[in-house]
Amino acid sequence: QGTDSQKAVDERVQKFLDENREKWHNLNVPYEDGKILHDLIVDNGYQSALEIGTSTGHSTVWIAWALSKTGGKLTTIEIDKNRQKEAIENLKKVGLSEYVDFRLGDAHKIVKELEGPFDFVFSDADKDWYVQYFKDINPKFKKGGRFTAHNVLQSMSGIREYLDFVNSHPDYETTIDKTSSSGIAISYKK
Ligand SMILES: C[S@@+](CC[C@H](N)C(=O)[O-])C[C@H]1O[C@@H](n2cnc3c(N)ncnc32)[C@H](O)[C@@H]1O
Repeated sequence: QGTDSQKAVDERVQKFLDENREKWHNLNVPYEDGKILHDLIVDNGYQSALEIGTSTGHSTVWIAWALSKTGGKLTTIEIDKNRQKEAIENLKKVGLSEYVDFRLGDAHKIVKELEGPFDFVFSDADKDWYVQYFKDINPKFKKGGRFTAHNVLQSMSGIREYLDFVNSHPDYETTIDKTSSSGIAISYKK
């Protein structure tokens, strides 16, 4: 796939995303939310991405597709072996595996060990740990980067604390994309 033209990649990925649009049933983000992540990466030329919560890989496909355009790379973490297996198959099917480093295990531990630096994060695993993930990544997060978190318009445990934390952080400017029905918090590092 390394020799594919970007046009060939784009056509193949778009077809895969369209055909599978209604087929994601493992807590995956909806199509629209994947597109928001993709556009943030492409528009800002981000190249070193981290995803917490791969599941079966819907957002992973969107992020990896964006990185195929910017020349970047994604590290993605999942604790559930079967979901990760499906995600790996999906990325293979769509021809984007070369952009993704899949990590299996507890993100509580793995995030602390990652070297970084990152310029884009998508946080979509256990909401009660959102604040801790943010604290662990912040020293490895580049100025000008965007740290995104899913489900922030939903009343799930941990979300209020997360929004209070990022909204009062002096180094970040946080907005919420409300075109996503779940809500995506986007924290820009100044
Ligand atoms: C909302 S789903 C992710 C959906 C995915 N981003 C997508 O759009 O396709 C959250 C995932 O996080 C995983 N998860 C939860 N706690 C975790 C942890 N501590 N470490 C790694 N993964 C975790 C769950 O197994 C689940 O698959």
